[in-house]
Amino acid sequence: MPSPQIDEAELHELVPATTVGILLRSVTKKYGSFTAVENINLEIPPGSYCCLLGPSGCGKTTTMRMIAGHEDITSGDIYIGDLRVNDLPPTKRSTSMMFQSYALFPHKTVWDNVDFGLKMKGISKAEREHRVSEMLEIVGLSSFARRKPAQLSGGQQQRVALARALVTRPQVLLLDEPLSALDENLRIKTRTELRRLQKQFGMTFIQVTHNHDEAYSLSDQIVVMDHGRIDQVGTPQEIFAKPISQFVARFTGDNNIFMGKVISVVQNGQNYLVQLNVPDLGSFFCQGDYAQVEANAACTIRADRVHLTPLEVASSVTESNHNQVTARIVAIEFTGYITRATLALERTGQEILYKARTSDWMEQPFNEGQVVNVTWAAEDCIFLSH
Ligand SMILES: Nc1ncnc2c1ncn2[C@@H]1O[C@H](COP(=O)(O)OP(=O)(O)OP(=O)(O)O)[C@@H](O)[C@H]1O
Repeated sequence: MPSPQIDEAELHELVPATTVGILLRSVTKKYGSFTAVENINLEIPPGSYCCLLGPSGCGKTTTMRMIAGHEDITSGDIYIGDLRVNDLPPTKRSTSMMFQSYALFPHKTVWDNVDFGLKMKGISKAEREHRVSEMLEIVGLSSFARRKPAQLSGGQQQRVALARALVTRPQVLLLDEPLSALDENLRIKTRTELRRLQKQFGMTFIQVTHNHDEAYSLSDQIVVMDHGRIDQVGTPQEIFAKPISQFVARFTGDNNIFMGKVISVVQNGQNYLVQLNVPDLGSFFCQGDYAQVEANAACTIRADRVHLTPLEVASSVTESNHNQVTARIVAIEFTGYITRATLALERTGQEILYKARTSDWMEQPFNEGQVVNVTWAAEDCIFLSH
């Protein structure tokens, strides 16, 4: 998608006059006796890029559809800016939704697809022509205006859908898995463009995705959902570095999780040093905000914070490191910049994942079948209370 040729003054015309945030207060959605979204509270700051992230069926799309007004809410309140929108139809909410399937009209040209929403709003022909032409320029499709959707690539169709959603100047753009139909290369390129457009327009974007890489690269705010509830809200850096639950740790990255029982908690500066007894593996030390002795809990260590050492040099390493296990390397996978190794713990068979930059791996490569010491520092290991 080429960079737009629009100057600052023209852009002011394209951007809505105000940027608004979203507030969800105790929002629940039930389908009969089934609760799809349960009592969620969420504040999305004005002008931010927010991703709703979670596995299939966790309630992401339902949440977005309730914000758009395509789904009634069972209880609670939704505010767009200062306006309580519970009873407003979608057309009165200053939102625009871009669907996963793009939902383009197959028999209309690119121009007419983008023009459609403006026509429905009764905007004059001259104004419509001005806006459609500007928007097609922004998404780099001016020369495709007379084509029909079937004559476009997937990426171009995606840009038509985006142009159609943006042309009505919504205050909030809602995107339902907008990149899922694109191939890997185009997906990465397009997400950069989406982020650029969002920054340029300064409007609030809310996107549904089940892909954590996508959420990390796009968002100011990530909302991790599970079974109709919000598990964690945070910046990509917070979610990556400090997941708060086993679910978030599993869903958002290559984290190794150990379950056990808390046997001691010692204050350590702002945090607590937690000692967890993991059956058959012994004591692991980790960092937590709070932990209760005797509680069943878990800890997580990222695949890139694990260290491997040959068995014969292990003793010197372990003195300064509380956590150590022995494991056999069962698979090594070269993925370009990163090399991944899967190991099986000698005592329990639990699999753990190790990731290193390939250049580091090359300095001390290990072999499949080799038994090694696996160590990690307590400060890299995060306590998970649930
Ligand atoms: N109209 C409906 N009637 C009954 N149940 C529904 C309806 N729409 C959604 N659900 C259920 O609500 C739950 C949440 O659905 P939702 O579409 O919000 O999930 P999602 O997280 O967006 O999943 P996906 O990533 O697969 O789209 C699912 O269990 C789904 O089956």
